[in-house]
Formats: sequence, C-alpha cells, structure tokens
Amino acid sequence: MTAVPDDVLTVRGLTVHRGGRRILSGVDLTVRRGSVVGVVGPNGAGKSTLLSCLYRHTAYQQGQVTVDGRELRTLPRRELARVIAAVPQDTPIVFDLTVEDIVAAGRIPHTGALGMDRKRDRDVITESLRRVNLEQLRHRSAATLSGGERQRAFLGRALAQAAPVLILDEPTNHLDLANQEQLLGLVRAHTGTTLVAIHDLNLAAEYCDQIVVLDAGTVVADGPVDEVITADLLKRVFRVSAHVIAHPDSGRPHIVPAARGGSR
Ligand SMILES: Nc1ncnc2c1ncn2[C@@H]1O[C@H](COP(=O)(O)OP(=O)(O)OP(=O)(O)O)[C@@H](O)[C@H]1O
Repeated sequence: MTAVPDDVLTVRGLTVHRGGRRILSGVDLTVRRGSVVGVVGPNGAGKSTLLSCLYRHTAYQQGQVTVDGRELRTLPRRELARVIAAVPQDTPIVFDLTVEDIVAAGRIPHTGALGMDRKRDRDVITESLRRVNLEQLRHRSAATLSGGERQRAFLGRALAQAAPVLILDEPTNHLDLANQEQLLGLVRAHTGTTLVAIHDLNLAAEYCDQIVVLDAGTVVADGPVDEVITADLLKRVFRVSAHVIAHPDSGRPHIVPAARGGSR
C-alpha cells in the first residue's frame, strides 16, 4: 500500500508581481494534511494574493505550488476544482441565482452542469445547506441576502465541492459573533485541510493549528499557534502593544490590547 504523504500543499519561492510592483517575494509554505492554517498579517501584506495563487486565480511569475505532489499549473481546471475549493473575499453575485443554485454549483466539477440529477449530488447539496444553516432560505434569490447569509451560501458551495483542500479568504467578514464561531466551528469540523486568511488574531489562535504571518509580501513567522502569537510579534509586525495571555478555557494564546487610558 502506498503511504499518503503528510504534506498536502507545498509552496516554494512564490513570487508575484502586479501593476509593476512585487506583491509576494519568495514565499515558502508547507501545509500538513488535515490541519487548519491561518494566514494573517497587516492590511496589504499579501494574504489574498497568496491564497488566490493557490486557487489559481492569480498567476505567479516564479516559484512552485504542489498539491499532493502535483504542480498546480499542470492540473486541468475541473481536476483543480475537485482538489481545491475556495471562497474568495466578497464574491459578487453575477446572475440572479437562488441560494440552492449557488450551493449546487459546487457539484459541477463532479457531474458537469447538465448531470446534476444524481441522488448523491442532491444529498450533498441538502447537507451543505444544512451545515451553513441556510435550509430555510434555499429558494431565496441570492441577490436579496444579507452579507453574512451570502458568505454562508458561498461556504455552502465550497463544502458541496467536497474538495480535500478548502481556502477561505476572510470568511468571518460580515458575520456576527455567533455566526463567526459557527463558521469557524464548521472549518474545524472539516475533515480536509483548510487555509484561512483572517484578521481577528484571537479567532485565528482559537481555531488554527498553524499560523503563517505575512508582512510586505514575505513570510515573517510560521509555526504552531503558541509559538507564533507573541507580544513581540504583535509589536514587530502589527505595531501594537498587547498582552498575550492563556485563554481561560482553551489555554491558547489570547491577545489583550494594552490599556490606552492607563491603569485604574
Ligand atoms: N492588481 C494589482 N495591481 C497592483 N497592486 C495590487 C494589485 N492587487 C493587489 N495589489 C497590492 O498588493 C498588496 C497586497 O494585496 P492583498 O490584497 O494580497 O493584501 P491583503 O494582505 O489580503 O490585504 P487586506 O488585509 O487589506 O485584505 C496591496 O498593497 C495591494 O494594493
């Protein structure tokens, strides 16, 4: 029997130029199968650009990305969609689709647009709607959804895609606290591998196994949550003074910004 390699995704020397500027410089990254990897960094650090290279929306000029040992660039589009499912940031709704249509689109790489009749596809669509808590809205026009409902519809589509690697760019944008936790709980329960760009470092610390920190297009830290989320990193990269304490329930790092008005 062939052993399944531990690393599902590797990035080596990834360099991206856009609009005459270098956006990513020699990014290296190794993602272990089944892990949840948080990609964090200040605004403009290159998080979205990195993720969009991984779902092949952005071309890279140098470097190599491999998924299960295969170079990303060589994968036919349909095969790529069976391996990597992505929820980009603020995906626009182009046509007047229902919520169910959006989620059903996740099955196209498996069936083709005309073959979506199989019981298995219908079951996966229903289960995906249930997981993102949109069963009640399945026949609603997506154009009428709130920002948070829309975000969950696109996550439903990615879950229906049933790809082993899930890429989420700022999935908690537009979500209230309960829905943030519910969504990241879904990510945790996902049996595959997840890469998630996220601004809220406390959520990242709570839900991720590995944190990759980007600053000005380079990786400045990469490792287990408790090694990466430190007061020194917050000062150096995010330019804020904060305490990093152990969360009283989970024991994971938890950031408490330094008091701005002095102590009482
Ligand atoms: N097409 C483009 N042409 C020129 N510059 C671009 C282009 N796309 C992105 N950039 C620049 O690349 C840098 C990285 O952008 P990116 O969206 O990847 O950062 P980010 O870390 O996701 O930012 P944020 O946290 O603000 O969402 C930014 O300075 C952005 O202005």
